[in-house]
Amino acid sequence: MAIRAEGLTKGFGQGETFTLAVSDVSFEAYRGEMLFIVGPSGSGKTTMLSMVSGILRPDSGRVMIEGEDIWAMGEDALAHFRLHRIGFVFQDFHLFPRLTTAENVAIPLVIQRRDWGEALTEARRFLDIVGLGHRADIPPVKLSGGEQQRVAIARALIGQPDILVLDEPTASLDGDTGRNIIGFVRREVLNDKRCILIITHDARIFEFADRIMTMEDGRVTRIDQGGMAHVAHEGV
Ligand SMILES: Nc1ncnc2c1ncn2[C@@H]1O[C@H](COP(=O)(O)OP(=O)(O)OP(=O)(O)O)[C@@H](O)[C@H]1O
Repeated sequence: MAIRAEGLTKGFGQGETFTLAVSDVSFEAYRGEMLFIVGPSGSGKTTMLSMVSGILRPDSGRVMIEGEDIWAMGEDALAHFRLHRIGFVFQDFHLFPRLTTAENVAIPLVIQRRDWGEALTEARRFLDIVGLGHRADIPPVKLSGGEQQRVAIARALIGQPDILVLDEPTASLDGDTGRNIIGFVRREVLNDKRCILIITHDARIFEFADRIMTMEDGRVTRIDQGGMAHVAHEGV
């Protein structure tokens, strides 16, 4: 098992403005799995995954990653966890327009204080993996939406994280491009050591899920088998 969330709870604000964003959420996610998190806007999906990813401290509950409670770690260990164990892909890509595509992909290695030349070589290797090696030297603004999403995926993968979180990865893409991207992630990025969590509203990509977890009003209301549920997983 990759992740076990236990009783995660998080509220924002005080008094009349208090919102209980996530309320007593527990679930498990496995290596080799693509778990989709769906539900209406405001149901707590992003808040819940921020707690799982070591970004947002829960008010109560635990996040066990490979048996280790990430919120019991010191700041340095938690920063190391975020840098080395988790990769993020955001809805609107978050690419830097003044950097080249390769430089964008190299950023996590630069933060890890790796040599710049070495980081760029590695970035080109990951751009090749997402089929964009020939775009390495141009700024990402010259790329299509689908290509920019691939760059964001390459950047999330360059640290070789075992957990990958994608927040609405197809929201800015047309239907075919979105399906192609998630199909690519399923084929080329998922492996039996890696766990991929995807927040999405996009029913056109549900066929790529192993399981689909629904949140409503801060709670998990159901977990369904997705289109790839027949695939066997380690530890299930
Ligand atoms: N930083 C914050 N401060 C105050 N309230 C917040 C904050 N972040 C989230 N919330 C509130 O918590 C609730 C859950 O928000 P969250 O973004 O987790 O939902 P979501 O399911 O990811 O929504 P969406 O699909 O629109 O992204 C909402 O009512 C939201 O307004």
